[in-house]
Amino acid sequence: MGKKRRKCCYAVARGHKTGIFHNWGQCQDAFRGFSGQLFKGFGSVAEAEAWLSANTPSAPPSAPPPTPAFSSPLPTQAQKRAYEDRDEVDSVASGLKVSKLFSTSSPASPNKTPFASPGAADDVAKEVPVPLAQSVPSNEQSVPSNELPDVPLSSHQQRAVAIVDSGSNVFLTGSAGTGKSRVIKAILSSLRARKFTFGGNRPQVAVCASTGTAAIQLGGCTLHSLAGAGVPRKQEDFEKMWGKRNVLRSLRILILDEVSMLCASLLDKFDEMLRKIRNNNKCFGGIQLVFVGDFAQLGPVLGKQNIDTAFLANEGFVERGLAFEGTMWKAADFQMVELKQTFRQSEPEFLRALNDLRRGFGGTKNVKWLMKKCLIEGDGKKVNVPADATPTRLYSKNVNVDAINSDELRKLKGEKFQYTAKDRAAPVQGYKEEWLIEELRRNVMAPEILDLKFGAEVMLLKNIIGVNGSLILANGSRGRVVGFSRAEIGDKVIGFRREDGKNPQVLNPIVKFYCEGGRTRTIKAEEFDMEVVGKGLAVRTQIPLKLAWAVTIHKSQGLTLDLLEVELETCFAEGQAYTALSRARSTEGLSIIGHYSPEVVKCDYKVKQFYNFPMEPDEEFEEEGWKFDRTGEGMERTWNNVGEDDDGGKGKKEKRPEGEKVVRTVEI
Ligand SMILES: Nc1ncnc2c1ncn2[C@@H]1O[C@H](COP(=O)(O)OP(=O)(O)OP(=O)(O)O)[C@@H](O)[C@H]1O
Repeated sequence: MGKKRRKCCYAVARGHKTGIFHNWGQCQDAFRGFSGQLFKGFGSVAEAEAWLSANTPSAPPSAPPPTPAFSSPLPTQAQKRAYEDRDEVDSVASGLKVSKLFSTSSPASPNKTPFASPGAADDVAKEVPVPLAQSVPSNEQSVPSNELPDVPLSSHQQRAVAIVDSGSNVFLTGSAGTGKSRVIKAILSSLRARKFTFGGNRPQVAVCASTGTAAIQLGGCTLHSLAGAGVPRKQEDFEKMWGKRNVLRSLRILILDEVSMLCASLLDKFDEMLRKIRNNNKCFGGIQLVFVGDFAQLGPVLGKQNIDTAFLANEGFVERGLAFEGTMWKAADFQMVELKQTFRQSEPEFLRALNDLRRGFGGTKNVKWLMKKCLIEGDGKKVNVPADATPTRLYSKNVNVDAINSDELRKLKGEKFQYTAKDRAAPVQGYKEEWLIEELRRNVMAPEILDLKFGAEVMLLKNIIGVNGSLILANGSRGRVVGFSRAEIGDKVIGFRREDGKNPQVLNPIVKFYCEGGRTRTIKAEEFDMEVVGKGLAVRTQIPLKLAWAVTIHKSQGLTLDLLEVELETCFAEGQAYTALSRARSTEGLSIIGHYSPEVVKCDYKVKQFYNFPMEPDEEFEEEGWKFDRTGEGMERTWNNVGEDDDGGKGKKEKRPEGEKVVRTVEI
């Protein structure tokens, strides 16, 4: 990259604050954590003003009150994500009602529409491939979709709703497929019937989830977005919550799904801030809390543990601990409501195997039964899977996902369009631009080179927000390329190449998403920024898509799938194997590919303690070389409020952590 002219000011056209800033730190505070941020550095104020007026919408969204100036240094590497595919927390608001993002059917061939979408505005391609088409608006207004009739609640689920209606703080839990999400919908209906207000400037109820994908299924937003603190990297970042004080003060009920994916330190900080903002010293400032999730599924993606002390001394914010390990959880005095009946699966043997897997037992007779039924070694295919059906493939690692996707793309006929990312960096003095860009390459989710063809299966890498602030499509949404349209003036510039090398004009992909309604959109280049402590800011501009014939298990949490292939061999995280296998409705539609070893099944010993799971399976489990591995042994996760077991966490004794309140549990 060439040498840049010295910058005298920075303009922010889209951010928490907009305008011209004469200092890079202020500029960063104005856009950091803001979805769709737009900023640029200039050599003169006149240039900045001209650019700003050209890039400021005529009716800009109202900006929150000014945020305080920050003095602490930026976070270290410790803040970088442990998983490459972590959901980006984005700016969203409640209001849109959309059902599951993945269908319960599997994608079929490119020319078929794999997901039924009655009445969908499929204005680009129906049955016939359309290589080039009119651009489909990328800033469309969000419209609430028709709510599908929901399955009736079981008596136990109805009781769960009644407990929430009684006003207690509730932790709604239960194994995968027990209908937790279904109960949330019923709670929302009950609150609507009781005339609670949702949305607007002074909502009484907020519906949130830990990830954008989970949030969109509930028509809500991420907790980060509700709080207004972006993705906090410093303690001071939480001060930004004051900008949302009106909303946060008006809340009476907070419903939070997939709480297992949020860490204790984050919830504790939110608690601290909410008490101040609401001037109420009760937990979360007295808001009634309805937390939902299953800690035996995937947990939070925590910051790396080798946090340097200098960073800590400078008050960097570090993600640590499972949600129930924090002080906030104890203060909330949750009534734990545990759903026991599983609806997703009905085969008793499969349910027994899932039950063992949830507890971290990968070597039981029940699991062996499952492996005998579903394990496919080598490249085999299950006999009962139709030849033209394409199962959703789940892998634990991005490297496997990428290899499969490249292979599938190669098999597709038709011309290849190649998008090359544009990377740029603003290093601090003394640090080189190319070093920063190298760090960006290693960490950013958007691929440097994105190859697409008509019919390619893709996943969205950014949340798409409607002009009224509602979440239209979430990071993680799946879809298929149904055409390409010419880029328009004002689109961000990236490299583009056609396979035949002919017309160099940039073509943006048009994607039909599988969410209910079959939403079709032109996807344009977006910016992915990465801040590195003490080194500066690097930005990649790229089409926010990734090939998705195969997806990571992390992205599959919360889904129900009829036809899937799972690779367990490389599972590494607690709850990962269980999360993957429990997506399947039946063993008929489930293929487990590659090798299986019981050691890949893990359950954090703290989770075992939390749920009072047995530390070892009840039955005789070792046979024919199947070796049981006591999972959780030697786990590194520690949290200062939690004491270790007498045996150093090896799980022989079931002692509750020191000082922890025993939750009141209702098994229904
Ligand atoms: N009362 C019910 N009767 C019949 N089916 C139900 C009932 N409740 C839920 N289901 C079905 O069970 C499946 C799983 O439900 P849901 O996604 O709500 O479970 P969950 O507990 O949130 O699962 P996960 O923990 O995996 O996210 C869905 O297909 C849902 O429609």
